[in-house]
Amino acid sequence: MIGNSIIKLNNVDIFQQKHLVLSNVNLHIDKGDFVWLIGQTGSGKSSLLKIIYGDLAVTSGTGHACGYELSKLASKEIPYLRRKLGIVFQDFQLLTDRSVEQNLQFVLRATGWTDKQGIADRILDCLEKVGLRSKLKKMPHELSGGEQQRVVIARALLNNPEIILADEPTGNLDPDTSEEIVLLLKQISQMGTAVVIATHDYHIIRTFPSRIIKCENGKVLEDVQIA
Ligand SMILES: Nc1ncnc2c1ncn2[C@@H]1O[C@H](COP(=O)(O)OP(=O)(O)OP(=O)(O)O)[C@@H](O)[C@H]1O
Repeated sequence: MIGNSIIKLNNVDIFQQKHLVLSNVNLHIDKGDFVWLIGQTGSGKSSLLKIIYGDLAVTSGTGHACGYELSKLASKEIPYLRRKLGIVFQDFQLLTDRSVEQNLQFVLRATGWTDKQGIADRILDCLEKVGLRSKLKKMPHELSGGEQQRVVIARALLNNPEIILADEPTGNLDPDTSEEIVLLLKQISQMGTAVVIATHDYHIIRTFPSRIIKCENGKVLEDVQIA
């Protein structure tokens, strides 16, 4: 990492198969930044996030994410990059046959945690951060949509990520619950974890004004204003 820089893309072209989705992308995201990512369906928002979390390869230009050089990323390094990134997607993707605690244990064990007490402490710590300590033993179906999304955020926080990438995290939620989730993500960014949220919801952007980047006509535009 260079200084506070967490993501740095310079002149990156982003492809899906052979199709050029975004060209000459320049993007800097620093520690604690809170960034909205907008753009029409199919404009390339998810592709941009995929470049950052190593799901699409950087084949031209240079890219750095959480200290990794994306153009030289070996497939065996991808799990280590992903530990430094918290990923929050629209579909909650909790394992439905396990409790909140077991969902979080699963991720910690899969990322190399072995100490039982350390695992238990970390889970309570992250649930505390999202205000759901009391729901430890609940099954996902016993939680509201907003609570499930909070568990997903707790899960994203487990490995103390440098950045959270959220792809339409409020897409399935009512307006009040959406605001609660964004407020939580905003608070997380104020503690130093950068947050990028892809959304189509301009109302929520107006409620939480911040830097806006936009995918449009094959480019990533900076410092966009919305009407
Ligand atoms: N796996 C894939 N293979 C080939 N093309 C793809 C693939 N995924 C996406 N694309 C294409 O890449 C372009 C950008 O898609 P992307 O999913 O990044 O857009 P988006 O802005 O995230 O859209 P949405 O708002 O609908 O999620 C689209 O033209 C899409 O059809």
